[in-house]
Amino acid sequence: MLAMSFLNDLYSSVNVVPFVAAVVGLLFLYWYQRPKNFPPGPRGIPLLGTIPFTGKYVERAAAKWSKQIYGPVMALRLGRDDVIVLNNLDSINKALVKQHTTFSGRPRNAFIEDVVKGGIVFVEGNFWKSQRKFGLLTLRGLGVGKKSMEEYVATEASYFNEAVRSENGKGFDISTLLHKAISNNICSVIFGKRYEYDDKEFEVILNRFVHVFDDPLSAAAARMVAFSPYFKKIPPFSFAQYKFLKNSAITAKFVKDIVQEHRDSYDQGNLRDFMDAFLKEQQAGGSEDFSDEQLLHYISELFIAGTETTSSTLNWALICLLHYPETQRNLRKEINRVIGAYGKVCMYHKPNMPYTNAFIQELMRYRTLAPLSVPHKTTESSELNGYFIPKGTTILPNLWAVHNDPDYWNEPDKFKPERFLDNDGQFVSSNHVIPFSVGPRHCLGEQLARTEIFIFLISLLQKFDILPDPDAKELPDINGATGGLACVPNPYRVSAKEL
Ligand code: HEM
Repeated sequence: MLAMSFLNDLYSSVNVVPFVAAVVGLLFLYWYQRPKNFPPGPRGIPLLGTIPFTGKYVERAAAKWSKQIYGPVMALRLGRDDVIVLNNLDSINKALVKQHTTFSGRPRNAFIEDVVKGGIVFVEGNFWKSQRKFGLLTLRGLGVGKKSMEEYVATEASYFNEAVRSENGKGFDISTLLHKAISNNICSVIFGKRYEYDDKEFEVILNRFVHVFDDPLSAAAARMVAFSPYFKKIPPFSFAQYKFLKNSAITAKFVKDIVQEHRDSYDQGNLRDFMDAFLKEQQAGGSEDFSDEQLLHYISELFIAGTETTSSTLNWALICLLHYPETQRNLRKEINRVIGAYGKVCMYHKPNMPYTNAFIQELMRYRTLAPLSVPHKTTESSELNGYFIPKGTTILPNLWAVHNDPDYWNEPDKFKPERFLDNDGQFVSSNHVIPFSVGPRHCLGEQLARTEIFIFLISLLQKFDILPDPDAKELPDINGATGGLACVPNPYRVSAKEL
């Protein structure tokens, strides 16, 4: 009996082994497959792709692999999908500028699908075109890029400087203050309101939602769910999705209350802000694109996109000043020469300040705020650098790689504003510095951000010497970012000594 059962087992195992081997082989073939003439790049391991191998900074891993092995247009398997990473300026221009009609879509992955239901950042096609046109015209109409917006930013900068002064030269957390001040600029544009720096409700909203950019765990979970949707229901990834949805609901409630206030006091003859301009489109009733839900999403996205980005850039500026004190001396020399110790800081001073322009350009190169930009998607099959790119492919423009290409930049890992000054000390603008991306889908808030960075930085340095926190053992970390979706510095403190 025993011998019979052994033989039976052996017989069935002989059948099972080739079957399992065939299934594994087929799965492997399926995993290995890519379209003909697809860009080259690593596949990683089944289900996860290269996610376990990229480390915290995907852009740096992609830039290294592209230089060493695959070339500027490379594929990277993230989860179960291949994305295409563009690692130099030429390929980014070819895609986002020359073939912008094909490369201006946005991917809808499992994470975005649940979280984003409209707005401007993740929509595409004719809907995106109409919302983008409306956004550009409205921002311009509200004075962005003009004197009126500049005046507003300058007033907020003076409130900010007052708050800095009240610290009396002690070490303090300047980044939280900057966050609130910069957020006030976008709040004034979108719903005509600014908040006191000690407003608790505002603080809760900022902490809950805007910090999504700098929370490494949420970012890692978002990446996992986006590229490997099977993780969507598994903790801890499911918690991140839940947290994101909960925070979205809180922001939506905050925005909804403001919408109601606007509806109650709306006057067509006196459009106060972005929200009023949207309500006007709604009342004209010409298009379904201007729904109540879309208003909530559009406003929430401008609020988020307009806060962490610019405040983090300014935080990096202050950290660079601490690490390179001679740059602070050079900036102040220029401020004294062009504006004076008491003059009002205005955008018309900027063209006469070559060192300041060089500092800001180097800042945006050295610490690329959105290292992989915002993902694009091909809306048709196309060709790039001789490779076939199928319709629906996710495209990641690696802005960090453009800003750190060792074949283009001398010592890219050093902060050197002088690289943008010619022999006569004049500023040399570079088309290799593209923090706002390029093409028709580039950052909608570029002009506002540039105005804020100039006015806030120069007004602060006109009044204060920015010094290390006397109680800190070492200078703030200039290399490590929090590892979230954007390049956000770790918490730090400074002391500001009044001049
Ligand atoms: C230093 C500050 C900022 C940086 C570095 C930055 C960077 C970027 C980048 C790289 C993109 C992606 C562009 C693309 O998809 O090709 C983007 C998109 C966008 N940004 Fe900014 N941004 C900044 C500030 C702002 C501000 C202040 C606003 C508020 C108005 C804003 C609103 C947007 C919007 C709405 C989009 C989506 C545009 C679209 O999809 O059509 N950004 N930004």
